[in-house]
Amino acid sequence: MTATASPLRRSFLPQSNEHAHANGNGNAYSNGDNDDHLHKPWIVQKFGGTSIGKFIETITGTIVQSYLPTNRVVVVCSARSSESKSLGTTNRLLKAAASALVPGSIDFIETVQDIRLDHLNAAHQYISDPDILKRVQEEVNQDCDRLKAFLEAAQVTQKMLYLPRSKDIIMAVGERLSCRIVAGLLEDRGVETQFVSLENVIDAVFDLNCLDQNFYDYLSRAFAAAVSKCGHRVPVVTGFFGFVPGSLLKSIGRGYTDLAAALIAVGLDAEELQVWKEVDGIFTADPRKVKDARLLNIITPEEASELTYYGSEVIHPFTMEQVIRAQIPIRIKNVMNPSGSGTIIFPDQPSGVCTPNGRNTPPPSSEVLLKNGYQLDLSRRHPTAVTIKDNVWVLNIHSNRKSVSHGFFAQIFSTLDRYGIAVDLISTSEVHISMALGGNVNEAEMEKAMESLRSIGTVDVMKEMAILSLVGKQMKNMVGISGRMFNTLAKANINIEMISQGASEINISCVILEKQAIQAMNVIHGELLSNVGHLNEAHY
Ligand SMILES: Nc1ncnc2c1ncn2[C@@H]1O[C@H](COP(=O)(O)OP(=O)(O)OP(=O)(O)O)[C@@H](O)[C@H]1O
Ligand SMILES: N[C@@H](CC(=O)O)C(=O)O
Repeated sequence: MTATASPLRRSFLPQSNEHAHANGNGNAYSNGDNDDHLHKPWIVQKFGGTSIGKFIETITGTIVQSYLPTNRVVVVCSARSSESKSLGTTNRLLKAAASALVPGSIDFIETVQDIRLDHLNAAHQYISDPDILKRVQEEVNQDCDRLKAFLEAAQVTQKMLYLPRSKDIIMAVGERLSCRIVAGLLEDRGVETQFVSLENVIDAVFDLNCLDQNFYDYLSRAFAAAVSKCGHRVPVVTGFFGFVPGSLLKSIGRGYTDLAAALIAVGLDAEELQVWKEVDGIFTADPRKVKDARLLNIITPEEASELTYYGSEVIHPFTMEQVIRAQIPIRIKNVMNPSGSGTIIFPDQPSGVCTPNGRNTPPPSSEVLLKNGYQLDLSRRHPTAVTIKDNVWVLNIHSNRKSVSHGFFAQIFSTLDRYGIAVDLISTSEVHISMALGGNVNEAEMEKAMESLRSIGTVDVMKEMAILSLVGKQMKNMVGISGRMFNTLAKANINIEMISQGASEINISCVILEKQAIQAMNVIHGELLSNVGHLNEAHY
């Protein structure tokens, strides 16, 4: 594995070491000569829950350690999932919160016990030093005892559980426990670490109604300050951070650890943000569904954002903007293949402008660009990837013509807003509107919204639909791409329910039946992405 050093040098002086962990043998392992170490550039590594569940030995034994000779490393952990995300700790914690809402239910006690045993067993399985193991087990027991007491108290008061902040308190335990195990295992392997919780890092008096850039800037400074206190120790940081106005779950949503890592990278002006997954990087299509999908070595932040919003959620959508505006490259890497180069997300427009911290990331070399399907002017003369988002509903509303068009749209959107319903795609005429509502529509809220919308027109809904999106930053410079896309679907007998192409032309999307989505993705990939050599040249 390679780790490159940056010419940039920053210093964050060590302060208190409250939660610092020394090597269990009493021989504090030094992460290199302390003074030298403090001048190395930062790398922020984020590990997802299933990676921590299944590959903790590779993470702590190989991945983190291989960067220590050249970098200061920050390890950011999501909650552990021993099998799949659906059975992971965060989901179980949310289940416990729901169970505590039911008066008299004791299911949550069993769930907390399962979570406790899962982490105690992991510690026992991987940590060999008896002192480190004992300490980690105590920490796990303490966190689980507190959680149980909180849920019991909340069940009595009930009201407390409805507070968004209570769910956050419960959910935060997942990242705490995960960090305990990762820090313990790193210590066991001779790396000095420090557990850093971001749970209370946001000043309680910070009063904001919306999460704007000022708030994110504040967060990156606060996170960097918390991490900098670790000195030469490797900070093992909870991906959970709080308390966010409106609650982390509501305002940021699941997958918040990516954003925590991104903000830490910004605050530290890191050399690179690494997001470690169980895939080699971002592919031209979901590699589980399209066997010819190719790894994209380079992708622009705009393309990565579109893919993320429309089904290929390799990275949390809020992450990109924060890191890229600070000109920090994001690399997606595979825990099962640490020496692979992964996918690098970088802006294709060299800004020529230095950021306040002095960075002006140069574009990759022409050799790298050509190898990755780019021209020397950083354009790519074919679409970049295809993605599907399933579990989509289509909502059609036909005006009863009692209001003029602008009032018609205003009423629709204020109704959807009232019921918290997000719209992914939209297609309109003067009196008709079709909207694709992406994933996880709340059926009860939808019923209420439809009831209200019936006062302005006829309403019908189609379920089990999917959005198919062809993404490529340079598609706007190509003639005939949408024609080929829809022709290909027609030839495969795939009916199109709705079409949308944004003004940026980075994404051409259509809505089709969910049961045809994988077939559709495969035929589009075969025609427009498999053999890019045969595609027509762009017309400028
Ligand atoms: N274009 C794409 N490129 C790569 N992966 C994709 C793409 N579209 C969808 N995926 C899917 O995204 C998933 C990303 O990998 P992984 O399983 O590590 O993430 P995850 O489920 O988000 O877990 P975690 O939060 O633990 O990182 C893979 O399962 C992959 O099949
Ligand atoms: N553990 C949280 C956060 C994360 O994975 O980033 C989740 O499952 O959503």
